[in-house]
Amino acid sequence: MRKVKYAIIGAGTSGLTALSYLKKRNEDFVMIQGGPYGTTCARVGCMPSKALIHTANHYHQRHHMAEIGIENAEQQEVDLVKVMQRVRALRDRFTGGVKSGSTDTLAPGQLIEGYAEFVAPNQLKVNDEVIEAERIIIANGSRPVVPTPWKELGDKLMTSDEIFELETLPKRIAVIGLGVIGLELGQALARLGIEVVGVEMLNTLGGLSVPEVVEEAVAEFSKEFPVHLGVAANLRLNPDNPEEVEVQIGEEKVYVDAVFASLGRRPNIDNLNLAAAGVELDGRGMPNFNLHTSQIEDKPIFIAGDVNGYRQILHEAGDEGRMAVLNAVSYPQISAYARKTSLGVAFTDPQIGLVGQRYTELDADKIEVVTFKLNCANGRAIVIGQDKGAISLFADKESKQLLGAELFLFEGEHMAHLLAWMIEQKLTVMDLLRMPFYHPVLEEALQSALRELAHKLYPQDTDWMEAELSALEG
Ligand SMILES: Cc1cc2nc3c(=O)[nH]c(=O)nc-3n(C[C@H](O)[C@H](O)[C@H](O)COP(=O)(O)OP(=O)(O)OC[C@H]3O[C@@H](n4cnc5c(N)ncnc54)[C@H](O)[C@@H]3O)c2cc1C
Ligand SMILES: NC(=O)c1ccc[n+]([C@@H]2O[C@H](COP(=O)([O-])OP(=O)(O)OC[C@H]3O[C@@H](n4cnc5c(N)ncnc54)[C@H](O)[C@@H]3O)[C@@H](O)[C@H]2O)c1
Repeated sequence: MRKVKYAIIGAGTSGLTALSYLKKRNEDFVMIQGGPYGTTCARVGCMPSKALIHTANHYHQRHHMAEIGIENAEQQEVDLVKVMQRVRALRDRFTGGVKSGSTDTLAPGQLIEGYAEFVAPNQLKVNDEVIEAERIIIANGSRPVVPTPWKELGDKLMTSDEIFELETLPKRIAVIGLGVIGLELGQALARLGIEVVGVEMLNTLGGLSVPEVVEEAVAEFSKEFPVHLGVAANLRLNPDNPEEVEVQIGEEKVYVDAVFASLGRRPNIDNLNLAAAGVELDGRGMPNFNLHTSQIEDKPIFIAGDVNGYRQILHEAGDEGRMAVLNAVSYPQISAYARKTSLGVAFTDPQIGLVGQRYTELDADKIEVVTFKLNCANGRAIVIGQDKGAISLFADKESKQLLGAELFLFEGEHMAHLLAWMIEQKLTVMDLLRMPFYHPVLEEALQSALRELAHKLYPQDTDWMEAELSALEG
């Protein structure tokens, strides 16, 4: 048995963040990594998906060139083999960068290849070796949800783990699950000329919840591929042609060459035999951990990144890795850290932005809500042909602070950040109206939404001219 002070399970974004801290301090640690190196984000997640989306969006522009006076753009062609080669070349560049700055730099013995599982409270088994670690950071990520019966579809069923490996793309794909991954990749595939059909069991998509924003988003995506909401698809190989998959959507049957499953990601917690660590698991198999410390119960075990099932996005994985390692080092002294304002962006076109508290989680009696549609007089949106989508804002009636926002907006990633930073600063709607807004920019639509919200929040007799200016003292 080998004894170390720290063990990190998983060399993803979260685990590598923790690793960088221990390495800098010359601590006694092991990093245990099962599966390919380079992180989910760089290897099969954020980066290859954004590379595919980039080409898809450029190619899609050919449909809008004639309206701005550029002729013959419709004749452009896409070489799908080259597209996929570029996706993989960029993927290799990103994973190479990750590895060379992290796992490749470890001394012999600091890196163990294999899947760890607990065999006792402080003991992990990897292959045939048992590691005893005083403090353990669990950062072993998540994996795509795939219902067992669907596995019968063999290689006609894909997830984000497989799609970027394809030499070229199938002609017809059913995308099941229109959350973030399904929408980003479904739209990109449709834009690359693939016949896409989208199915989502909820009556919304992309995590949106404000009815007017959902309506705008459904209308826009439906222009590019059929979107079926509120229905779960049944899948089987076509009995008359096993080269095809039969997708039953309610009464309708659709035949496709492949299915892309984007049903969510399941924490890899079930692989760890946490019961052997004396950790109690809830009905979903999850341990009781503190979101502000990353600690599991009061044990020297910390959990960070996708595996905790909280906010499965990259910057949160990084923050949780930081929190986990700081507390692992200071254990038994534990510090609680504030969680940052929630921020999510789907890189669709228009983009979806979910910021701060969710509309559905708020008490409707305590908030004011406005939804400003981009087809209502925003000069910049009209000039660039992006007068579609909506900005929805929610503020607290009493404090007048902005609490959250939902965006469906061209390049909304930037406004989503501005809004998250505003909420993080606890600014009121009037504080925000005192900020400068340039002309002509999309942010003027935010200004219009804020003005509408202010009219709901502040007394009827407010002098708006005066209110938007800051009075000088003395
Ligand atoms: C298609 C796609 C697109 C995405 N796009 C975005 C985006 O645009 N923006 C964003 O913020 N987020 C995005 N994400 C989410 C983001 O990639 C994840 O939130 C993030 O990578 C999670 O990092 P992690 O460190 O928790 O896990 P990972 O990076 O998955 O690392 C966990 C590692 O642990 C290993 N492992 C598993 N079990 C064991 C074990 N028992 N022992 C040892 N090692 C083990 C795994 O093989 C893996 O290498 C996307 C995800 C996907 C799939
Ligand atoms: N841009 C980004 O930040 C980004 C991009 C991709 C992924 N991610 C992360 O990856 C995680 C996983 O993404 P995801 O899109 O797989 O999950 P998700 O939870 O966003 O969406 C999954 C969707 O599938 C639906 N669904 C589940 N089972 C279904 C069924 N049988 N039939 C039809 N619909 C079904 C769900 O209702 C849900 O809307 C996300 O939570 C996100 O945090 C982030």
